[in-house]
Amino acid sequence: MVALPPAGRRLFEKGRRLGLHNLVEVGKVCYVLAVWRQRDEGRKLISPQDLISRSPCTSASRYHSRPKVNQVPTKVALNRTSLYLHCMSTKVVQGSRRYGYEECKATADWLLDQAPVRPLVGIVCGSGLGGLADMLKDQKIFNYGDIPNFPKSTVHGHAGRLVFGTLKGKPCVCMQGRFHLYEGYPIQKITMPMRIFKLMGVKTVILTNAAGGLNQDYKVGDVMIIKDHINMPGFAGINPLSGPNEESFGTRFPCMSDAYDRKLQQLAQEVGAELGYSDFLREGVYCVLGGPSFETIAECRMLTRLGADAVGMSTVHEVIVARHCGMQVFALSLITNQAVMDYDSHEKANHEEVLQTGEQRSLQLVKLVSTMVARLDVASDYTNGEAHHC
Ligand SMILES: O=P(O)(O)O[C@H]1O[C@H](CO)[C@@H](O)[C@H]1O
Ligand code: HPA
Repeated sequence: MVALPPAGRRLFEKGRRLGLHNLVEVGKVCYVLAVWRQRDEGRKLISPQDLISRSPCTSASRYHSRPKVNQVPTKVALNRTSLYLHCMSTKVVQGSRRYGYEECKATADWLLDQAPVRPLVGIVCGSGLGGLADMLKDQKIFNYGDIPNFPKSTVHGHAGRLVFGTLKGKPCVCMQGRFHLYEGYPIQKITMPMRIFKLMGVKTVILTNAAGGLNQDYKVGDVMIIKDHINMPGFAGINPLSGPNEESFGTRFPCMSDAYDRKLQQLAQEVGAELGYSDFLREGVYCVLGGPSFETIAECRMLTRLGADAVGMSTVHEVIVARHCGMQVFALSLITNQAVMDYDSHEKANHEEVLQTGEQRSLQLVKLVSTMVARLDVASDYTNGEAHHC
């Protein structure tokens, strides 16, 4: 066991707070996959994922193998000059407490330390809808890669930035890019931002997504207020709340029949009518699939019979976690393409069309969401009558 000098000890403690949990002082080293030299980074601690991607795997030649994608550090060892990461495949850690309270708290504290506001509203931008973040004033932007414990965006149309600011005077945080199951992250990891939102003080989450229209009355460009969902991966046991329950966030068996706040749906209808959007504003059921392949014709027909109006690959997992920890949820789907239902059709779903439709409807979505936020009743949570400035 190496006796750490005071600076090392402080770093060690800070590492723990930042979610580099399972810290052990140097002793037995089994699978050391990366070496980080303190002198390269000064005293700045960075996220484990960043350590992996930036780590030079230098001179310590016996530590030669680079971590593979999806390997998550489970142990960090520190001596006078180096920080060692022990890694394990995500398969092994899936369902464990690796994305639990401690990690979320460390990240929330890290963000709040630097954020200009303490957010009351959290917004998630769907594919091609990142423009929603541009409406925030007095922005402070964090790249996902710089945030401890945060995954990185890998999908085109998801910028991978967390933007803090105010929207019509309300303190907000906006995810410009979300995470999907098909990116290969454990489901607990893709939904972790919801718990981080909660710990930062968010009361209301507004989620947006791009979706394929199943309902034959829907047209490309329609905006669907989500009133309910069908969680297909959930039928196969893929649920973000699987594994030990985090009692500090919520109950073991959360109710989902009230997942989508009815008052907020009503508010969206009112605001939409005032803005003259009634012609393209819909209300319906969103069905999540695992992706990344788009649906077959038979699958689309089946989903329609099951009562789904739109199909996508996101949102529902976030909603489940947000509701588990007691946040109010509102969600919108932009119908970016018509799901193909007919064997005579030559239409083919594709991501480019999804992004293009997002761009075309961007202005109206921004207007709808920002007007809703302006009318949200979260003001009572402000301290001293002001926005939560940190
Ligand atoms: O749900 P969002 O993130 O908007 O993205 C949607 O668009 C992508 C397919 O084009 C899929 O990721 C689907 O879920
Ligand atoms: N299917 C699944 N996800 C989607 C679609 C779709 O047609 N469009 C946008 N996201």
